[in-house]
Amino acid sequence: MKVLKNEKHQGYSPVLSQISDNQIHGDYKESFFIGIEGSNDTPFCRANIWPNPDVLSGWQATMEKYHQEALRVCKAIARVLALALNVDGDYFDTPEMLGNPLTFMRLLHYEGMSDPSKGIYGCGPHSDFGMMTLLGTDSVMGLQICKDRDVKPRKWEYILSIKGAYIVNIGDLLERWSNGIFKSTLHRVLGNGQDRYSISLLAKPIRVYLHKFFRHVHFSVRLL
Ligand SMILES: O=C(O)CCC(=O)C(=O)O
Ligand SMILES: [Fe+2]
Repeated sequence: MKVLKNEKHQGYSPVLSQISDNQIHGDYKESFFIGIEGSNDTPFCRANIWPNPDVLSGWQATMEKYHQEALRVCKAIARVLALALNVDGDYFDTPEMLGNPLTFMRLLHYEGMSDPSKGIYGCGPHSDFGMMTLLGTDSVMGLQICKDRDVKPRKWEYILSIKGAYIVNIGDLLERWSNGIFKSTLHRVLGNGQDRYSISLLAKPIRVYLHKFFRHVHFSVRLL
């Protein structure tokens, strides 16, 4: 298949080809991964794989436009998060943070019936590693979150999709940056036999600088 993913995971990944952390079975999802292109100095930035325009005319332009706009939404949310942390609204706009962003966009299609007791999921339990993930879903239920990962047995709650609204997942990086004030959300997707579609856009800086972590830890200690 011409759009099959490359070694940077860009392009198409079939059902069962992705395994979430601590899982044995692959996820019952297929995905199309679109990264950021350009001259940025990171191994993740390279040309995307696109379907033949004769087959899907205008698709690339639509996806690129969506990618750009979704990143704009992430940056707007980052401003609100900064204000909530009592720092300047543009705090996350520096080049070490979202000023020089690396985004991972995935078009996802889930299928099949999940059975958590057998470790069979649309997408196994995980938290996202970036700063935040913007999630647009159709109206088919499937996404669940666990508010406290340390409580056993874990309690999972469905997240309703609201027409015209995004779901915003806090990622591991923001939990670390805010010294735990914002919690990275453990989540998973259960298939109920229906097809389910979603688009996720994970945003993080191109490189994560360690000194920033330390600065944030100090800043967070002051906040607490
Ligand atoms: O499709 C969903 O609702 C969740 C997707 C997800 O967890 C992810 O892309 O990291
Ligand atoms: Fe996720």
